[in-house]
Amino acid sequence: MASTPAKRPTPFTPRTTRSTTTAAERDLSSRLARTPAPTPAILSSTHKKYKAPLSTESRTRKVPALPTVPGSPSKSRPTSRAGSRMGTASPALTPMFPQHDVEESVVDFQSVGVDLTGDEHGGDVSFPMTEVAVDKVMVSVRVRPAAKSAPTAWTVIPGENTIHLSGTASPSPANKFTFDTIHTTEPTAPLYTTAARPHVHAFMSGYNAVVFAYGQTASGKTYTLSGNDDQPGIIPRAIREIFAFIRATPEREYLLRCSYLEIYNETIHDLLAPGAKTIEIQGGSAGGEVILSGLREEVVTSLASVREVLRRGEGNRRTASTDWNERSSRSHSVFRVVCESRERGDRSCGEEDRSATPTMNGRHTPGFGGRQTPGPRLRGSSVQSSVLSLIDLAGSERATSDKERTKEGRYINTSLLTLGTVISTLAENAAKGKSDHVPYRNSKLTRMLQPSLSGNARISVVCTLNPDASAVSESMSTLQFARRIKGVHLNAQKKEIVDTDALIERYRKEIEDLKTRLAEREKEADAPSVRTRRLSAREQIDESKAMTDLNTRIKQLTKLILTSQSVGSGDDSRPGSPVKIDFDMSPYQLQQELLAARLQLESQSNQILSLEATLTARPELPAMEDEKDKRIAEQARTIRELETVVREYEESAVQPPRVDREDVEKEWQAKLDAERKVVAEKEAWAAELVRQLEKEKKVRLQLEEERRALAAFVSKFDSLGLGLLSASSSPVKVMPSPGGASASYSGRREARQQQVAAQNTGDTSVDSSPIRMSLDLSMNAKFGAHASLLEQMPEEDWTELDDVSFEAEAGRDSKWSSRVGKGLRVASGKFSSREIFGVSAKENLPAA
Ligand SMILES: Nc1ncnc2c1ncn2[C@@H]1O[C@H](COP(=O)(O)OP(=O)(O)OP(=O)(O)O)[C@@H](O)[C@H]1O
Repeated sequence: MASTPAKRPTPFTPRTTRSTTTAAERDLSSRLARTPAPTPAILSSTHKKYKAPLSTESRTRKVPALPTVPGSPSKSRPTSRAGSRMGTASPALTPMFPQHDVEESVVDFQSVGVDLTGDEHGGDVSFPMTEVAVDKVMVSVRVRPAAKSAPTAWTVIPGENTIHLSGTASPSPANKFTFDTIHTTEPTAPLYTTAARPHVHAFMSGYNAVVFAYGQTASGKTYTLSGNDDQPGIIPRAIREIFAFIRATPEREYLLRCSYLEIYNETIHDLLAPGAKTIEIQGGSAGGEVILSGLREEVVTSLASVREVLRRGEGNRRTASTDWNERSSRSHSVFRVVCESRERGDRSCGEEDRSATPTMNGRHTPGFGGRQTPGPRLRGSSVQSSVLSLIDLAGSERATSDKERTKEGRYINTSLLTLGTVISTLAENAAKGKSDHVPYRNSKLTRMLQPSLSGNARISVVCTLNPDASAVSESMSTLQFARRIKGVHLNAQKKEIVDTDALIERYRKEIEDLKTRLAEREKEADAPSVRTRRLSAREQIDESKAMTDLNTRIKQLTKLILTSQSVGSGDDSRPGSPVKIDFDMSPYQLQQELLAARLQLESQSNQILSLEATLTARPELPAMEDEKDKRIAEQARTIRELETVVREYEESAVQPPRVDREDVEKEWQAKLDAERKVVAEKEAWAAELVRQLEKEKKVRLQLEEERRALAAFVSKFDSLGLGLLSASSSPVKVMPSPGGASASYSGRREARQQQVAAQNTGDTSVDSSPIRMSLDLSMNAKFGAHASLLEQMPEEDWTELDDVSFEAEAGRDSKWSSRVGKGLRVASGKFSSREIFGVSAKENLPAA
């Protein structure tokens, strides 16, 4: 495989002259060239190579020699398959650096600023900035060196920045790929210079920037981003660049905050706060910013403090041994730096102030001049805010035999697939001027990158390739991804934020307030009245404590704001307070102790500061005072209302309040009406009952009369010798009296006809009794029964019989009428039932 010769890279020439590094950035590059070399620090005599922060695990694991790099999936699994590396971080007092040379391990701003042996530009900060297209994604390819024995599957043409499959003399355009840069060497410096440095500068100038590594598993992404002892990766180099930038920019002041997170199985974890609840993504749509709620941000003030943050985060990353990589990242990790900066005020004043009033530990506090007036005031310019995201993606991988790894692999592949789809859609939209829906929300990674991918960031992608022939298909798909992402259009804008939203401004303001308070206290203490008065010991202690507290706070806050002077002052390398030292120790041990104590102190102070930062950055509670007033007003109103109610109740203890009375009256009136209605209905029903009873009574009487008449009639018949049952049965021979019975019955018949006629005309005064007299003719109402009934009746009563009406149920015994008729015919020989009773049974039925 062709390898890039170790020479200075030709600066990338943009295809369009329009979209190149901005004038401001070029200007900065030249300013960096003018930056004086920093003054030697406490250990600066040993300017050695930069050592990246490493966790215990990575320190014990020596960087594998290239032949050991798995070129193809190795089937031998290591005995211990690491899960999370949590808990492997060194305790605070455990030396973090190789035992052989402590001084070499101490990296502070001065040492890294001048001795960049491993860098392509040899630590020369004036090295010209590579020009990059600002409206396109910068795409670099890095081919991992092949194992000695294994042939490489790819051919690189360095001058053309082209790569194609080996063995084809003239590859088709589809199989020939051209990018911004192609790297094949082991050192990371050239790659950093071209692929990341311009983006770090853009970030420091106020643009959001993203650098990420993409490629199949074991292709070298972590090597590229984090690196190792010998080859620091993009992240440590970028941090160093940031501090170099601050030192070269005296006209601005900066506040830096770091966070470190990972997306593991589609859940976001805070690597700086392991065990804390998972991070949620908010916002991000419609060009808005993404908010990672709950993510811890730590304020960093020196390289050492950033290293410490990195070390902690690295220690919590999830890595594991896979078939392809002994230490494979099982998550996407994102190291974020937030930079707030603003123009400084009167610099000369600040510098004077600084030189005039050194603090206890030699640090100069800008604007802090003891009893002097506050230091340089800011001109009130706006604050720039930008985010740099350095992302180490997990690598795409084939299925593995391990269940847990397979599950992780599935999540990894799915999110990478979504990233690919998002990139394709964006590229297509840009090429065809379309605005098709981009599925950012399909994965946490794309959702988090939404503002950047949609254009508001300078993006650089390093696509890593495994040169092995067995990995050609994965390499091909990586190159296709790289080609697609080149088509994404960018248009990053600087973000200026309102002063009040900026943490840097809040700190500045607090510093000013504290200084004013301090000055006032000092003035009071100097007042003649106080001086002449003899202060009690208690008062003196309190006063002194208050002053010290104010001073300490001012110093702490001032330390957070970085300027070109504070960054290079070198006081970070000294312990802030005396430590207990055993002088019997060897100088080496003492150095170790000092170093450890210093680190511990720094770590603690960083934690305090970051907690303060988190507290300060916390969104303001909605107008507390207003809220309080509102609540008090509400309570007062409630009390007033209650008082009114109580008063009214007391006043109307006898008579209920008018409103209530009306209500009660209304309610009871309604009840009364309802009751009245019910009573009226019942009365009507009772009246009807009475009426019915009356009728019944009347009918009964009539019936009785009829019965008697009938009995009299029959008796007369009997007395005439025309006995109903048998003439022989009658003991007396009765002779018929002329006109007697017939006259009586014709009269009754007449009366009955009148009654029927009256019923037909609706005259209710005439009987229309609903009372029915049922005769069970089928059972015991045989004709003989009548005979015996009549026989039982005294003959003298018969004359009183008037009329009797019968109702018989024909259905019960259809023969009853014929029987009655027959019986009567038998008895009378000449009377029909109708003639006897005056009316037929049916006619006697009441009107329905
Ligand atoms: N350019 C390079 N030069 C020398 N060694 C390299 C290079 N790239 C990768 N390596 C080595 O290859 C091995 C695998 O690399 P690395 O862990 O960075 O892969 P990765 O892409 O991050 O894998 P994963 O996605 O599984 O995390 C490491 O031992 C690393 O040191």
